[in-house]
Amino acid sequence: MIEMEHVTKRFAKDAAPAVDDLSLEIPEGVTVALVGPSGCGKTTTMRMINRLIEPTEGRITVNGDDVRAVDPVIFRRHIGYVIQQVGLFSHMTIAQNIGAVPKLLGWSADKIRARNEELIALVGLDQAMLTRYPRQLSGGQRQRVGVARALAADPPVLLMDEPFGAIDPIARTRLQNEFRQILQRVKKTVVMVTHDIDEAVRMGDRIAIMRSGKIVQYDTPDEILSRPVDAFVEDFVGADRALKRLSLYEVSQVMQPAVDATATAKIALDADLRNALSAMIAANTDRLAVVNAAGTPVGSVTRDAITAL
Ligand SMILES: Nc1ncnc2c1ncn2[C@@H]1O[C@H](COP(=O)(O)OP(=O)(O)OP(=O)(O)O)[C@@H](O)[C@H]1O
Repeated sequence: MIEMEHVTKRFAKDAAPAVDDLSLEIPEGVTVALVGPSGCGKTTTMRMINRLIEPTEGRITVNGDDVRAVDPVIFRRHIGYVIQQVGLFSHMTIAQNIGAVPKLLGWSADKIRARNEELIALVGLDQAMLTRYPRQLSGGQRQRVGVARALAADPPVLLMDEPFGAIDPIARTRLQNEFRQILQRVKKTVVMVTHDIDEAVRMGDRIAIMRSGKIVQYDTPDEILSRPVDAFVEDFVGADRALKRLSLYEVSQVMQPAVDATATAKIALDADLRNALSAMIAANTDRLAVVNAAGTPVGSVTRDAITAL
């Protein structure tokens, strides 16, 4: 668990605070996305957690320990950090990159090798990548390596700074969905910074919306999209917030088990409701047959069931 208590950061004595009396509690195993307009203090907030930036006032604890009590260099080896440009060492192989922190921690060569193989599989890359150099990988592959490297020493906390910023939009959505599953599997406490509300909705268990160094709303994506606390949040999440919210639910969650033989259009069981509604509009119908992975009808979904959510 990460706790920030009344944390303020001023970069200059008489400057307006970049982070202003901010308190935030992030339970263990939860992914929190910090979002907000440029300059609102997202990155500063995140970097204070691993002491890349020192707070002017306030207290930050990670699993009960005050972050100031530990040597920052040692401390940072226990907090995974993923950044937009990945920051892989270009003169080192992928294996050496992933194994960098374990090596600093004094792990044996065998243990590092086994961990590398485990991590490269976890992030969906071929073992053959381990002997390559970063320049021999695509941007998306490098980003996967960046996550593998951050997870190498099994840190309880992972910080991600605009991790998908440099990836093209189609690959980005796929990576976001995949990383969400990976993060759920490894049960890390994750803080990520993004300016993209769609990314926050896709990745976050909770979203903290920031404005001028303060948190305006800290809630689940569903709550933020259905009940924005004020006009600023409402505007920030976008006029299509009802549709965005539908993308949080799967067809299986509102499906009726009775197979509707008269339905002319189909939707997959694991499709999201935004896509289901879109399929209804495209087929000019108000119900769809729901099919499983084998294409067998397993139920039906109606427009009323979707809009009643
Ligand atoms: N090293 C620094 N020295 C002085 N001011 C800084 C420094 N770093 C950040 N700031 C200021 O603090 C404020 C918050 O910056 P921060 O980088 O945390 O915002 P952000 O929400 O992450 O923005 P962006 O989305 O543009 O990256 C900004 O006004 C910025 O100019």
